[in-house]
Amino acid sequence: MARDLSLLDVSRETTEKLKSLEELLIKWNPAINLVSKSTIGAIWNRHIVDSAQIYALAPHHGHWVDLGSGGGFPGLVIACMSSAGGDSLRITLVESDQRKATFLRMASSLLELNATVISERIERVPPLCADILSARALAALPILLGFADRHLASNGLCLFPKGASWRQEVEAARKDWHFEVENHTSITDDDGAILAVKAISHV
Ligand SMILES: C[S@@+](CC[C@H](N)C(=O)[O-])C[C@H]1O[C@@H](n2cnc3c(N)ncnc32)[C@H](O)[C@@H]1O
Repeated sequence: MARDLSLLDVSRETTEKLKSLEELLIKWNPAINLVSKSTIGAIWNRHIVDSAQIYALAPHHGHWVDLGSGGGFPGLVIACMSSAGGDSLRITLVESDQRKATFLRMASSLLELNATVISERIERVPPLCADILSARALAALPILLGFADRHLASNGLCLFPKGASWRQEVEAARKDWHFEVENHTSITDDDGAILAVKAISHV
């Protein structure tokens, strides 16, 4: 499977921003456990390229909210791409773990990104009215749609990278939610998909 950023047609400036983010993650991971130790040697492929691919699936303006950002996936990666591309996205990262949120704020400041960090539980944050809502490795689709019900604008778009169980998750979510879904091929996971979900309402 291809895991190459060049497939995404990004600029040299974007690649440099993302390399700087990679360096920060490697530096701070031993103290904060931003990514699992087993994937620290593969941050670029497993986390950065995997996150970067969803940028092309969304409009590059409006309010992008990333839920449960952890070490910044995909939220900080999107902020790097947005900043280097000079677009007008406003980005909010929601992460309840205080140490990870501190890392996100520090990285955002050092890399001069247009990102705001909210260190609070998603369920307690006042509705964010996102035009684009992302979440990676946070929860199964039925739960994510509950978060979207609170934080997504009525005409907004959700982007959820998912592993091999994505079909079962879509089926399970149909029990409680009406929604439109499109599945995009992942360039980093043969069995996975990036779900683009919109028009969400409770059954
Ligand atoms: C498995 S990690 C995934 C992190 C990142 N999205 C990634 O793909 O590497 C899930 C993250 O979501 C955060 N989280 C879980 N439940 C949350 C909630 N209800 N509100 C805010 N953050 C939450 C955790 O602290 C953790 O950092």
